[in-house]
Amino acid sequence: MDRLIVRDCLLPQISRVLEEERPGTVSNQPLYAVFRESVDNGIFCGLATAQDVMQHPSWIFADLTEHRESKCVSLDMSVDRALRTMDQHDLDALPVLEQQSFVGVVTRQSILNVLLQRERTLLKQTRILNKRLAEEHEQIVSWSEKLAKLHEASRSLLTVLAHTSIQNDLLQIGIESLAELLEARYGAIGILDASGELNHFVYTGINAELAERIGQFPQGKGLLGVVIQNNVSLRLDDMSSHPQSVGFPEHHPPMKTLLAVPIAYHDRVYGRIYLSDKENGELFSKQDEDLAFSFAHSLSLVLDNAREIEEVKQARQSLDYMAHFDALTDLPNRTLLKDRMDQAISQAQRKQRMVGVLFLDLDNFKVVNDTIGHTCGDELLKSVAQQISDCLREGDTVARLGGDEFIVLLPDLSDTQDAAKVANKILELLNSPFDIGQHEVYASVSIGISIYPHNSKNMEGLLSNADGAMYYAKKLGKNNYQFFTPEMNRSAQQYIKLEKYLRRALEQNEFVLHYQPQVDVKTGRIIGMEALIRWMNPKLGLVNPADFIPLAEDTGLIVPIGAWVLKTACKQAKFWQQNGFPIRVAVNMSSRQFHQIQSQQQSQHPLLDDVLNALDESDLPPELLELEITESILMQHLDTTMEILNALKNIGIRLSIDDFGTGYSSLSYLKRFPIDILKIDKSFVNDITTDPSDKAIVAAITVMAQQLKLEVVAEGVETLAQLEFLRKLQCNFVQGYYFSKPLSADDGYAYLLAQDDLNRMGASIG
Ligand SMILES: Nc1nc2c(ncn2[C@@H]2O[C@@H]3COP(=O)(O)O[C@H]4[C@@H](O)[C@H](n5cnc6c(=O)[nH]c(N)nc65)O[C@@H]4COP(=O)(O)O[C@H]3[C@H]2O)c(=O)[nH]1
Repeated sequence: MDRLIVRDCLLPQISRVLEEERPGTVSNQPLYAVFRESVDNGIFCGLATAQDVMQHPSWIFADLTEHRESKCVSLDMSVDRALRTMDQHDLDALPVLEQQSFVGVVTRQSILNVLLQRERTLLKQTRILNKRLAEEHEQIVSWSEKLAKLHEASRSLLTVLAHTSIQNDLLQIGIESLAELLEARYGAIGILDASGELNHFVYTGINAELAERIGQFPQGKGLLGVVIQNNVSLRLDDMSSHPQSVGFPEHHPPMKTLLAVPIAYHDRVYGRIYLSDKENGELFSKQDEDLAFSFAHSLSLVLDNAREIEEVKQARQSLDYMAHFDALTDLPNRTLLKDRMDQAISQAQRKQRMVGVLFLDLDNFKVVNDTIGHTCGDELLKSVAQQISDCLREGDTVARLGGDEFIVLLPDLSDTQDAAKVANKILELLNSPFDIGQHEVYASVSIGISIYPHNSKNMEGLLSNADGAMYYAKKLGKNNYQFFTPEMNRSAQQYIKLEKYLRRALEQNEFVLHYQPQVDVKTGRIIGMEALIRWMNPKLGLVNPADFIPLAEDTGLIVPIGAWVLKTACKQAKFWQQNGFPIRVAVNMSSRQFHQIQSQQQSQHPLLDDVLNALDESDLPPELLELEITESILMQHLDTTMEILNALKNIGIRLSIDDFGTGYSSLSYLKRFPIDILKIDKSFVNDITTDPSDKAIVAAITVMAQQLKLEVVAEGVETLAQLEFLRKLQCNFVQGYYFSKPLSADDGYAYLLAQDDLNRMGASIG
């Protein structure tokens, strides 16, 4: 409150008199302001009191004012000072002057009156304030009670944090508390599942029967859909007027006001809460909305926590799954197989029974992978896994060890022949082709069988023996099954050893090329040499190509080996050329070289890369290089093969078909592919002089080749008679022991020199 000054306490009325007047003539007033000349704007002379008048009734006012001490105060003087002045001079009133002019009078009484007035006002205000305070206190108490209840409800929700799933009864307590707190007639909590459907729905204010009739809330429609989809709260005073007030099922009690809040954590909406119609008919307030929102927030924490726990649980489950199952085929892996095998063995031991272990390996999986790609390869493995699983009995296990290796575990066998029956069933099953993408793929298997307790008493032994038997089955031409025998073990061990050594052979420089001359039948001159690989291993000795080429093809090692052969053969041919023998070198190609996958970084097929590198490095003219391909290479992946062959042809390389007549011999490809030479297989040449059908075949091939303007090389010529016969047929070139066995590079060169001498001396070839 402002400081009190004299201006605030002026006496409302004061009698103004002239100095010459006599008090008796004026009305009886407590105080007179005395002026000279005029009462309005005359000179102020002083104050006269009723007491003065009483004491000196016959005096004029001039006498009275002169007689009195004259003290005055200003308008801005504080009342304290004015009162002090009055005290000092023993006065009850003081004139108030402003710039010498009289403006009024202040008295003890007038000051007191103002003070009293002020106090009254203050009191009144204090009373009002007190009343307000009391009301606010009451409200604070009620709000803190509400908050306490809300916290109680939230707390009960938060207790579920330790649980993995939301429990309906907790949600029920939640919605009941919230509806009670906000005095809402109806309330419901709806929680969505992962697919967005309401899977928890608790309600209050409606009975179970009605709830049943209400049934599911259609998702995404109407007001509640808006709350969920837009993650916003809604507070409506009259739902019916809202354009989106559809979405409540038809049996839902009519509702007027609505408060709906999303249950959301960050941007993830878990569901929504709605409350409707306050009991007292009031509208939902902002505070109600805040409370509901705070409750929904607590609930969202619970739900978010539950989601996280669920995710961790699933991750754990999938880790567990990954530890025991193969991710590609969903079959048990080695770890789980071990468990099952241990169980089967101990049971068989107790019951005096047998356990069968079938080791399966797909026959040409690597080729499939290389030719139609890894994705199709994976598809094939999945289909094979499925087929094998489908044909087994319930207690049997099929597991994938990795790659294209599967194990079938047959516990509780009473007869070893039962294992053979299963193996037969699998072989038959895999006889039909699989549709993989746009390809029809055949996936035969080789199966090795070992039996507990005959072949081993533990898992490692049984697996290793079944593996050995499987190798044996492969050796016997694949697509069959073999029971383990100790001899097999030895041959399997040898195969494994061979593979181990073969992997190191290139870097250890263990390969050499031998060369077998090819002779022009007419002139007797050497027109080329076929490069034939030899492997000299310090431990194994000389290994024949027939013994390691199939293994190199199976393992894919043929690709780097083939690249080495190309380089070495080209260098050798360059040497011959530089030394006066511009003859061709013929190099055998494997299908794996043709069916390598071209990576995105490679601008051309890897085989073309290898060939061009070999030519570049050796500086050999392309026409002195001949590539021998088999009929089977031509038959697979026609488009890619055709592309590669055309590219090779464009470079100027000569192309021949090896072992002609032994394969599919589809004559149409002879026209379609850019072939230069046919090599008649030595099996036909062998009996050409004695076997009329071989004779006819070789004759037919030669005539056909002549028609197609292809050159013919007959392989495996061992005798003069064979040579003569071929000469008559006008076969162009011959190759065989009759002229020479494959020779080392040095011997080959010596042979060239010797033949050259002979030719110069005019000797003929036979
Ligand atoms: N009985 C008899 N045999 C004869 C006669 N003349 C030649 N031979 C043999 O017949 C095989 C001819 O090679 P191929 O049909 O291409 O058959 C080859 C070829 O398919 C493969 N091979 C050899 N070297 C390579 C190579 O560098 N790469 C590839 N991919 N395969 C190769 O190994 C197979 C066997 O090669 P080799 O053991 O060197 O056996 C050679 C050769 O020594 C004969 O008058 N009588």
